[in-house]
Amino acid sequence: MSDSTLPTVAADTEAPDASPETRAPENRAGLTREVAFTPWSGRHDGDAPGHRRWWQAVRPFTPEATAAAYDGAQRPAVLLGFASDEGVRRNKGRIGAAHGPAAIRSALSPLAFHLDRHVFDAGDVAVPLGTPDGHGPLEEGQERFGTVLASAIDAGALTVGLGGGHETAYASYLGVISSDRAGGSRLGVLNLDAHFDLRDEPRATSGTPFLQMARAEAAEGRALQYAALGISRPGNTRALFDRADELGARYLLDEYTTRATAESFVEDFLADLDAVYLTIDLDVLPADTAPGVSAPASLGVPLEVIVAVVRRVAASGKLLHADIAELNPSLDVDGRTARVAARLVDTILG
Ligand SMILES: N=CN[C@@H](CCC(=O)O)C(=O)O
Ligand SMILES: [Mn+2]
Ligand SMILES: [Mn+2]
Repeated sequence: MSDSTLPTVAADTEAPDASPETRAPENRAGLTREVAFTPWSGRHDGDAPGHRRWWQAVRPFTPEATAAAYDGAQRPAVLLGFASDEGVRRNKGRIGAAHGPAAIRSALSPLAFHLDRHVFDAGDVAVPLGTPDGHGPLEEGQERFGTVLASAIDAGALTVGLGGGHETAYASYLGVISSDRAGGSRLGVLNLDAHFDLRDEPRATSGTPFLQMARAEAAEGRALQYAALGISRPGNTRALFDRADELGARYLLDEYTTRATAESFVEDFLADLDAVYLTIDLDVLPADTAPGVSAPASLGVPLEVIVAVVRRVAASGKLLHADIAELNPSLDVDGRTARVAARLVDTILG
């Protein structure tokens, strides 16, 4: 596998056209089926370090290469895609987020590379759409994502998940909670989102991940430390606000989210934690900033505020993992939302 080719991993079936030429030489990340490669490419100004762009910096993930790249100061970064629409489909949303990871990589590829950490790409865990009556291998895909993610975290990486609908968040949680680094630490989940995503449904959807986490934590005798920033009052029913209150969730409404209130909210939340998992649902942003999502915001939190929050979390030294969810390229306008997602990945790692 060359430095500019990366695997995509299907969670269910062998791709019929997976010829030997399109396979990686081995499955070093515990993944079972590699069916295609996503090339990183972009403008080429030269090979000197001063010309470097993301596409020239990213290398394929292996736990060994990632661990070797950790110099004890800056954790290497590992990107892992969750190519899933199934949660959005089950939640009656507009599907297309399965193409989010590829669109984020395309938007990242030409960006100038200013990071002082190594970056690896672990490819995608892909979840095909289920049948109309709701059957599909989403849960298997979430577990598979969690397994790869935990291996990257335990190799010393700062990991970034590329969604996928917001069912990506439960996949992220599975990886975070099973990593050695999460063990014994006071972990919090910070969700930048117009929605609580605390729906009570018989199966996982893009609207259920934080209730799933709360129940998983309760089964272990813990209370989920959950904070949501950018919540839209008309975007969440009274029942969802009540559930947030029952769970002791902290939240800041979009209409009160300024840079000052957001930074203070985040500082207060981080103060009692050792580690934080940050998840960004792009529908927290105004619809003109992020049109390419299933449920665009009527108000939204300005991008400058979201960037300030991300910087604050990254600078805390407590960031264990982050993900960006709900990019739907088929609804995007001129790649605007993908560019914002790429900018946020760059900010998380910068
Ligand atoms: N991922 C969550 N999505 C929202 C969708 C809201 C809507 O479609 O209006 C939710 O379930 O609350
Ligand atoms: Mn949302
Ligand atoms: Mn969400």
